[in-house]
Amino acid sequence: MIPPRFDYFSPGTLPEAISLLQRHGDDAKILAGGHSLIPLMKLRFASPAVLIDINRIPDLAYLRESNGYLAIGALTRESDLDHSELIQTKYPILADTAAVIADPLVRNMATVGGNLAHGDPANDHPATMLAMDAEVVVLGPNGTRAIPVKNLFNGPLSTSLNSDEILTEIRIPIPPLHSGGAYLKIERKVGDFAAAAVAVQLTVGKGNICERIGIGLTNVGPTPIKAIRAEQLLRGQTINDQIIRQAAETASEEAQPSADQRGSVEYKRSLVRVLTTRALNRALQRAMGGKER
Ligand SMILES: Cc1cc2nc3c(=O)[nH]c(=O)nc-3n(C[C@H](O)[C@H](O)[C@H](O)COP(=O)(O)OP(=O)(O)OC[C@H]3O[C@@H](n4cnc5c(N)ncnc54)[C@H](O)[C@@H]3O)c2cc1C
Repeated sequence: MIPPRFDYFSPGTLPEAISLLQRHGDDAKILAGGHSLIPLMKLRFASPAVLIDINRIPDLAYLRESNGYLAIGALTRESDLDHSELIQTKYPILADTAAVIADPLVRNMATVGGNLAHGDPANDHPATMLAMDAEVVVLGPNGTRAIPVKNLFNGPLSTSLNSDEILTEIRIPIPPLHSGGAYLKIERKVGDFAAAAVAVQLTVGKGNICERIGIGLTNVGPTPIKAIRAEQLLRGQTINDQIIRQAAETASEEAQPSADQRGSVEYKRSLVRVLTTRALNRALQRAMGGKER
């Protein structure tokens, strides 16, 4: 189908984009990679009267470490993560995540900022950002504010961004030594959204004590889910097979899946259990520099 008619603006600066958002209010939508918004418009599930394309605004695509954070510019493409040595060597959980998003053609256009701002519980970055305790920086008419990703998602396709705000940057605390992460996804076929997926980021101390843990779940609820009870169970404990089993069971209880074409509630809960077990083991192995426990 062809999208409904819309007006198109292509501002060259962020203040220009913000004033366009103010002028057009709820009638306007930001256009980034377009790979979520345009399909929705073609299906007539969204019909914004105005599109504000931010692709001409400079300096919104970058990956850099500064002030204790990995900063990711909102317009950074998934393929930038695929091709970044920094990401591939130091942030394997982000490399895992980008690699399972759609296909290379989509990844050439789709942006990390758009993946979060869209608020789709099926998208892959939200769970990873929840596991990594990330925050997003947003710019509005009154300046910038930071929103922890754990407070970003209100419901399906609904976020705490105001309609006159633009997500400009994602900030991830640089993990300390002996940290590791992993993102594991089950999809029906390559390029599909997850039947379920699990992100784990952890830091271990002496004797495999879990010093820091983050667990995020994809597409098993109305929003991306932070598995808080599973995290609490692991924090401060020696990581062994028994506690991994318990944490995986708890994460599967925290999931709120619905039955759909990707499977039954029971199947999705069992995927969360299996994927949490595997992601914890892989993250731990990475935290230990590739050594087996
Ligand atoms: C065939 C196909 C398969 C896909 N498979 C997957 C998959 O497996 N996993 C996955 O995670 N994703 C998948 N996607 C989605 C893809 O990754 C999206 O492109 C991405 O989720 C949204 O990013 P975008 O830059 O394209 O955003 P757009 O489509 O441009 O925008 C999406 C929404 O976010 C808003 N927005 C975008 N950027 C900003 C910003 N900086 N500030 C404020 N609001 C903003 C827009 O207004 C819009 O409402 C798939 C897409 C396609 C077409």
